[in-house]
Amino acid sequence: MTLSHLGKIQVDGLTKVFIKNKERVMALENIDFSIKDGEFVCILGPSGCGKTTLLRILAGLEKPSSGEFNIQSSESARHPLQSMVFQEQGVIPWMTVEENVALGLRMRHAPKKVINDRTNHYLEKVGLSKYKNLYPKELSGGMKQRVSIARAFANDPEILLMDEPFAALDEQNKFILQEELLAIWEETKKTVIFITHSIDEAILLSDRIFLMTSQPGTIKEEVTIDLPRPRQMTQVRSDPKTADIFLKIWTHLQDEVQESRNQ
Ligand SMILES: Nc1ncnc2c1ncn2[C@@H]1O[C@H](COP(=O)(O)OP(=O)(O)OP(=O)(O)O)[C@@H](O)[C@H]1O
Repeated sequence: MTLSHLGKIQVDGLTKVFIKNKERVMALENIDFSIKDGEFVCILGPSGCGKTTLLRILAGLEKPSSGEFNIQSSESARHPLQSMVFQEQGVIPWMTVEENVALGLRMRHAPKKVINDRTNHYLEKVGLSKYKNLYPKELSGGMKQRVSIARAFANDPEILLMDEPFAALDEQNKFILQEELLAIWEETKKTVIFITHSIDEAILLSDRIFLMTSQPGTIKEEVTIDLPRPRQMTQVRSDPKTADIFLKIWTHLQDEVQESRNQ
């Protein structure tokens, strides 16, 4: 069986061992999953369970110790395989907002009109059009994350990898950015893997949530979130199904955090 015939993202038997202080640390053990084209998947798990390592492997920044993965390319056009959005420091300080958003397209030598159209479209989507000539030091944390998100979508990758992009924001900004992200995702239907520590955030955003165990990280359970879309935080919070899902995930995380303390 070849991986390329399966999901948009197919991961098979992925294991990662680091050497830390001359000791072997198994960060990930035998990770298997398949993600469909256009799916939004959140990964939740205790601190240190290997979430970032998994994302870095999928981004090509880290090599797995064993196992394999495949990201399926679309046939119609050449897209970069993945764009990544980090928690912080994702913007380049000496470039304006506009230059930051256009960066991936410029690096791929996209035609000028494509660069301008896509950059302006996503600047508009994240509400930064009138700030396009500012530099990152003139922006708030929320605005910087908007720049990162606009750049990731403007780059038109096969998949988006997001590593706790809203973790450093205050609650109000977080809610606004979550809804903005959902609106852009509804329009583009990109395949997204999103790491978070927030159960509420995972329920709001996800089609499926992967729950990871404490170290070594494995995927213990998948939770399907079949709440109707488009979603808004207020509706999600008031849906009676949400409380049950929250409790189930909370119990899992409590067990895993306890487990990691006992190690
Ligand atoms: N380059 C590295 N060298 C050695 N050990 C590493 C390296 N990168 C990660 N690790 C170890 O691998 C394990 C998983 O780390 P990772 O950052 O992927 O976890 P995480 O789930 O993203 O954590 P958090 O939720 O706290 O961000 C940890 O024990 C970490 O110390």
